[in-house]
Amino acid sequence: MPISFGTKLADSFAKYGQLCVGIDPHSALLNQWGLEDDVNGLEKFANAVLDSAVSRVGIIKPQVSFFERHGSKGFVVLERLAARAAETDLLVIMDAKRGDIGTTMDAYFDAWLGKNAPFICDALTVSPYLGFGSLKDTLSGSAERGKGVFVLAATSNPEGASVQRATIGGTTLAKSIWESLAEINAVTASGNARFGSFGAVLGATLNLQSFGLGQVMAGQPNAATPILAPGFGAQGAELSASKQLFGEAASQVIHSVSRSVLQAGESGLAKAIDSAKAELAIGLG
Ligand SMILES: O=C(O)c1cc(=O)[nH]c(=O)n1[C@@H]1O[C@H](COP(=O)(O)O)[C@@H](O)[C@H]1O
Repeated sequence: MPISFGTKLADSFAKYGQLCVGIDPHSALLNQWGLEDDVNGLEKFANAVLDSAVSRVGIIKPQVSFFERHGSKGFVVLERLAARAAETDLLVIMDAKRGDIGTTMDAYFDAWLGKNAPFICDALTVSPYLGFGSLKDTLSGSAERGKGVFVLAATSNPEGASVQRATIGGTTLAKSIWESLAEINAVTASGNARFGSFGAVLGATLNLQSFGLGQVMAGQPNAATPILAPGFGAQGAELSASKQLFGEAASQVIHSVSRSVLQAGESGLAKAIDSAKAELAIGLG
């Protein structure tokens, strides 16, 4: 068996800490960086973010939509970025939020996580709203390949609550996804591995209790479910408040920032990432 994603994540946390830099080449940011809103601008932006991330953080999260908006040429840029990132120590979480019926998920698996995937990455974000079971083969295939999957459970946007707080048999949808992941991680993670390979996306902007997720804050000792937490910075959550937001589970959290560091521009990016790391150190202290 290859090294599991959970093991790679634990190593990355130990070496580089828990900050993740999102690669979100918004049109407005390309303009702000003095770049054209075209594939050349896109590639310059993406490469510059990758270069600043290397050896500063352990994880990057390219937002696929900003490549997709440039069509097939944008996808070529994403493929090249992925290939460059694979030569570094960075873990790459592709934020594509895929979700479909099982057989279609198999094709997404091939595209992002499979043996010949054109978009090389370590993990993928997926949506469970066609039923958690629709992800079954994606999860088992990922385990075989040492890949990770992050499943949307409680998202950072305010509109998510109307769906994710809905209850089925007294349990919120968000909680049932969290519990399914915890169960799979407990069964599939080897020995006393610190992390399982299947994470939950929990927005940092949320009150976890109001989603029925108060139990998350107690943390998990072994085979813990990794938490991908966007919502810091531009969406209002503060890195310095990580422990208040996530309690004991703060040590399981990948803290993701995009606009709040990217808006520093190419010349200010390294410094902005260092400042975010300093803020996070307070939050985890
Ligand atoms: O899966 C995600 O990363 C995600 C989940 C979520 O609940 N909220 C959320 O903002 N995201 C993504 O995280 C990034 C947040 O960007 P900033 O708000 O600029 O830091 C975007 O790429 C979003 O698509």
